[in-house]
Amino acid sequence: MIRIENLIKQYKTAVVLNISSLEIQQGECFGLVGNNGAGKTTFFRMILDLVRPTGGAVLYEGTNVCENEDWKREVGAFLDEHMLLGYLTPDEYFETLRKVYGLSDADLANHLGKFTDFFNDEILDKKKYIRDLSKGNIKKVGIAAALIGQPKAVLLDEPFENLDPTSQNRLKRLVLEESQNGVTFLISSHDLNHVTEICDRIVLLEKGEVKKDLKDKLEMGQELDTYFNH
Ligand SMILES: Nc1ncnc2c1ncn2[C@@H]1O[C@H](COP(=O)(O)OP(=O)(O)OP(=O)(O)O)[C@@H](O)[C@H]1O
Repeated sequence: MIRIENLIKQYKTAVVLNISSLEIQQGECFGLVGNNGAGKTTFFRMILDLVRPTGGAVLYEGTNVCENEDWKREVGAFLDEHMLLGYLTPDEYFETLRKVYGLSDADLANHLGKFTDFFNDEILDKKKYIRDLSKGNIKKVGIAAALIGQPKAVLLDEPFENLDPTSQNRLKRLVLEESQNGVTFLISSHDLNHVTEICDRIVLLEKGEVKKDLKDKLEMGQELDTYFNH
């Protein structure tokens, strides 16, 4: 579904990402881990054509994401709050997305209904601007927005950060449910427990390069533990 070919990002003399080859299959729950500055966000931004590669390409269903816009209808993402419209309330924002995606009122209500527990009565009908919500609640708006319109693939950067423990667990259940319905997830996180629990594959980046590509569910916890305890 997503193929990486000799992808390089360089700022002045610093190469911050260098991935020769990587393929993410449809339906995969793909975890991305690595220490601060490893290149996780840069990698996601390049997949979304928010940052242009210095070399190489990201292909979505065989087409370079820089050269075609069709993939945008199939890919949802929440990387950070800059992707939201902070001057709207969540209700206004979701209504805007409903129109963009050509959904009916019932489609939107059905979508938001899946997030009732996750929202914990803090998001909808509050007449509060997104910019005035707490960090965790802003994240919840972004995650629900990323999943609108039945995307085939969803990228989430640090989705567990700022969420309370109950919400973290609810998010894991939401991801697993959507994943069982065939949605491909790419999730970057510093929370090794959460990613090992929900992901069936974890790639470990170190200084922009793939250090490990773990696909064995039984071994990934131990492998990551060993790496991050050195
Ligand atoms: N616009 C830019 N100009 C120069 N360097 C940049 C730019 N954007 C990112 N970098 C550098 O690229 C490297 C990778 O950063 P990135 O944000 O992708 O890492 P990360 O793995 O997401 O880190 P973290 O876990 O801290 O969020 C860092 O050294 C960062 O300083």
